[in-house]
Amino acid sequence: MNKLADIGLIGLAVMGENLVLNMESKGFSVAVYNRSTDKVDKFIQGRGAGKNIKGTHSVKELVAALEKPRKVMMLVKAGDPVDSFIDQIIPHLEKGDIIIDGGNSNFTDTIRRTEYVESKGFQFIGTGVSGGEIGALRGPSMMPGGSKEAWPHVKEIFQSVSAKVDGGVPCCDWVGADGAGHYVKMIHNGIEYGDMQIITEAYQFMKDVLKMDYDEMHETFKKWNTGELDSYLIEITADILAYKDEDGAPMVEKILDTAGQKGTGKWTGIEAMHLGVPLTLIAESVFSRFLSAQLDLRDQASQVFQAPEITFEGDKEEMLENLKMAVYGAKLISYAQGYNLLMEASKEYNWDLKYGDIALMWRGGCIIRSAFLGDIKKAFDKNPSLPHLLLDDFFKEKVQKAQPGWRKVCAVAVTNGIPVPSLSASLAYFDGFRSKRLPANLLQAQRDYFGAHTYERTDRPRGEFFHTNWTGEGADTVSTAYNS
Ligand SMILES: NC(=O)C1=CN([C@@H]2O[C@H](COP(=O)(O)OP(=O)(O)OC[C@H]3O[C@@H](n4cnc5c(N)ncnc54)[C@H](OP(=O)(O)O)[C@@H]3O)[C@@H](O)[C@H]2O)C=CC1
Ligand SMILES: O=C(CO)[C@H](O)[C@H](O)COP(=O)(O)O
Repeated sequence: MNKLADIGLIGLAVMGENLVLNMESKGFSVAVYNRSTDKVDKFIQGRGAGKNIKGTHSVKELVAALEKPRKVMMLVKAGDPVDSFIDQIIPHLEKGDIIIDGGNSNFTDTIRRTEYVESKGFQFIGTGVSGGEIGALRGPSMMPGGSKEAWPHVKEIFQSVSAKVDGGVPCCDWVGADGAGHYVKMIHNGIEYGDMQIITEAYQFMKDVLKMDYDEMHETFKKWNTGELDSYLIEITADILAYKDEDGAPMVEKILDTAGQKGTGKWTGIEAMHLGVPLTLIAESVFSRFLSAQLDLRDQASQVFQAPEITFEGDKEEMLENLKMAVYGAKLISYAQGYNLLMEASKEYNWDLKYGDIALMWRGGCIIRSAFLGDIKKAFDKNPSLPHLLLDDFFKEKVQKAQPGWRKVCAVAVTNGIPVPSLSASLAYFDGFRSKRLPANLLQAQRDYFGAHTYERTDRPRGEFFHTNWTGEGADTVSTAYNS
C-alpha cells in the first residue's frame, strides 16, 4: 500500500481486527497499530495479508500514514488506555483531524474527552459498535456521537461497513453531541443484559419445571425464533443448547454458572438511579449476574436451605406457550423501560435523541437485533412524542395478550422455588405502571411521622405540602420538601 490510508485503527483484538477487514472489503485503505506490535506483524502476515492494509509500529507512524483530515479510530480496552492513546495521538495531529473511540466507553468519559480533544483544536467521536466478532466483520450496528463537524468525514466509511436493513438502510446514523453515541450503546447493552437474563430464566424453567432435555429446548428456541421472538439472542441460544462437548454431553452443562460483566449493564443501572427511572428488569439482570458470581455463598446456602419439591403436573405444551408469553411480556417491559431512560437522558443532556432511528440502528448487526425493533420504530413514527412505549397501541395489545400466561409462569416458578427475577420484576412493574393508586400514600405518612418530611393531599392542589403532628409531641418545624 503506497498511498495514504483512508482511516487508521488502533487495537487489533476481536473487534479491531474484524472491523479493519470489513473496512478494507468495502474499498477503504486502513493503517493499523497495536500496543503489542507483534500483533501488528501477525495480523499483516495473517488475516491482513495481501490486502489494502498497512501495518505500523508507533502512533507517530500510524498518524503519518493517513489521508487528511486524519481519522484515527481506537478499539481498545475501555478506561485508561483510551486516555493514554488520546494523549499519544494529539501531538501528531493537525487542525480538523478526528479521533474516534469505538470501544465500550462510559458516556461520562466521552463527554469529558470530546471537550478535551475539541479544546486542543481537533474533533472527537465516541461511537458504540455492536455485533461482536461476526458483526464487526460483516456489518455491525454503529452509534456515533461527539463533534458533529466530524460526522461528514466519517459518514461514508461508517455507513458502508455497518449492517443494512430494509433493503439497504444502514444501521448507523449520527446520534448526538458529546456522549450521546456511547449512551445509546450503554442502553443497548443494558437491554442486551435484560434479554439474556429473560432467556436464561426461560431455560431454567424449561429444564427444571418442565423437565425438558436439551434437544427439546433447542427445538423450542428454534421455533420461537420464527415468530414474534425472532432475534439474534434467541437464535444463538438455540444453537448453544444443541452444542455437545467431546463426550456428547451438552456443552452448557460443563460451563461454570458464574456470569462475567464488563460494566455497561452496571452503568445503565446507575444511570437509571441517577435519573430516577424505574429500570427494574435491567437492574435485576445486573444483580442476577452479581448473585451468580457469589458461588461460595450460594454453595453454603444450598446446604442450609431445602429447595421446594418441584411438582408441576399441568399440560407441558400449554405451559410452554405461557412461558413464551412471559418471555415476550418481559421483553416488552424491558424495552419500554430502556426507552423511558433514553427519553429522560435526552432531556437531561440536551441530546434530542431520535428514538425511532435508534430502534432502526439496532434492527440489524447488533446483539439485540430483532424483528421486535421494527415495532418500536413504527410506534415512534406514528407518534414522535409518545411518552412511554407501553402507551402505544401495539405494545398495549401485546402486553395485554401476554399477561395471563406470564402470570401463570411466575406463579408456578415461585411455588416451585425457581428464581425468575426478570420475569417477575417486569410483571410487578407492569402492575405498578397500570395502577392509578399505589401504597406510596402510607410511605409518605411514615416519612412525615418520623422526619416531618411533609406530604401532598389528594383533596388539595399539587405542590401544597402538609405536616401532621402524628405523635402529639412534635413541633411546627417541617423538613424542606424536595426530591433528590
Ligand atoms: N468483544 C466484543 O464483543 C465487543 C467489544 N467491544 C468493545 O470494543 C473494545 C475492544 O474490545 P475487544 O476487541 O474485545 O478487545 P479487548 O477489550 O480485549 O481489548 C484489547 C485491546 O486493547 C489493548 N489494550 C488493553 N490494555 C491496554 C493498555 N493498558 N494500553 C494500551 N492498549 C491496551 C490491547 O492491546 P495489547 O494487544 O497490547 O494487549 C488490545 O489492542 C472494548 O472497549 C470493548 O468493550 C464492543 C462491542 C463488542
Ligand atoms: O458490547 C458488547 C456487545 O454489545 C460486548 O460483547 C460486551 O463485552 C458485552 O458486555 P458484558 O461483557 O458486560 O457481558
